[in-house]
Amino acid sequence: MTTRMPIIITGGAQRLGLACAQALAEQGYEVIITYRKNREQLKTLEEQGIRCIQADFSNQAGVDDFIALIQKEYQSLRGVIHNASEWESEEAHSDTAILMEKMWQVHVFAPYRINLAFEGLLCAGFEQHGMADIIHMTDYVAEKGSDKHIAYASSKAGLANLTVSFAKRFAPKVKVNAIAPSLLMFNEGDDEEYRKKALSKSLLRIEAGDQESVLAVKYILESRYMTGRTLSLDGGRHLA
Ligand SMILES: NC(=O)C1=CN([C@@H]2O[C@H](COP(=O)(O)OP(=O)(O)OC[C@H]3O[C@@H](n4cnc5c(N)ncnc54)[C@H](OP(=O)(O)O)[C@@H]3O)[C@@H](O)[C@H]2O)C=CC1
Ligand SMILES: Nc1nc2c(c(=O)[nH]1)N=C([C@H](O)[C@@H](O)CO)CN2
Repeated sequence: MTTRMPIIITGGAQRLGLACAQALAEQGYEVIITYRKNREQLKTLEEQGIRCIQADFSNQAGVDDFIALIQKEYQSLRGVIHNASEWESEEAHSDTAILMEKMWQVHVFAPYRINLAFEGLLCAGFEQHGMADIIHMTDYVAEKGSDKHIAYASSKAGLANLTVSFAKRFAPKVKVNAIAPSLLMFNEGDDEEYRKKALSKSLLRIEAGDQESVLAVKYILESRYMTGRTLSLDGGRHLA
């Protein structure tokens, strides 16, 4: 019997996470995604052989429930991609204490607890199958900050720091890397003025799309010599 070694993508029911889940499933990986909100898309994913698990990381119980389910059902993991995220601004939140807690809960607390809990599962396949992977989806603003998404940016900086700590702790059996995008995909509600302004922030001035992050994920999974590093997908914004 072959040992099941799924790769988990959190928040994989839409946008970048969805593109990644479908691409990796097509490539032959066993894929698990987590979602919060039920949606039509999930049926299609299940038909593609992608397991969809409902998980809400906004509180400790939700994180613990998810950990317990995976530990009960699997003996090893090929990887975990921490993609689940909420991009919220101070403007949209009257209570900034709650905003900071919310941002750190999903972007730092959940990945931290899940990584520690899954260390054994991630290391289990090393002798037979080689290194496993953890990928943190951070953000360009983790390094540069953001005057409109202060709590969000700080939490992505926290996640960026987890990358180097876990790279040290889990080597050589698990590689731990980050992907730091800037504008890859607009949101539905983004108007023309916002889109124009956002595109002007980078040198390449394009909305790169979800395949840009799929390419980065595939590179990291196939790499045998990168850990504790970040792939920046930002169109040269740092030079604009
Ligand atoms: N899109 C872009 O241009 C950029 C993206 N990034 C980063 O890349 C990653 C993917 O981006 P994108 O696809 O736009 O992400 P989305 O904003 O579409 O969020 C992805 C998913 O995260 C899930 N999620 C949010 N909060 C929680 C929670 N508390 N518990 C469980 N799941 C949760 C949501 O699930 P549900 O819908 O089921 O509630 C959502 O579908 C994110 O980490 C993002 O910060 C960084 C810079 C730019
Ligand atoms: N969880 C999310 N994080 C981010 C999103 C998003 O849609 N969901 N979008 C962005 C923007 O594209 C920003 O990079 C534009 O400069 C950032 N993070």
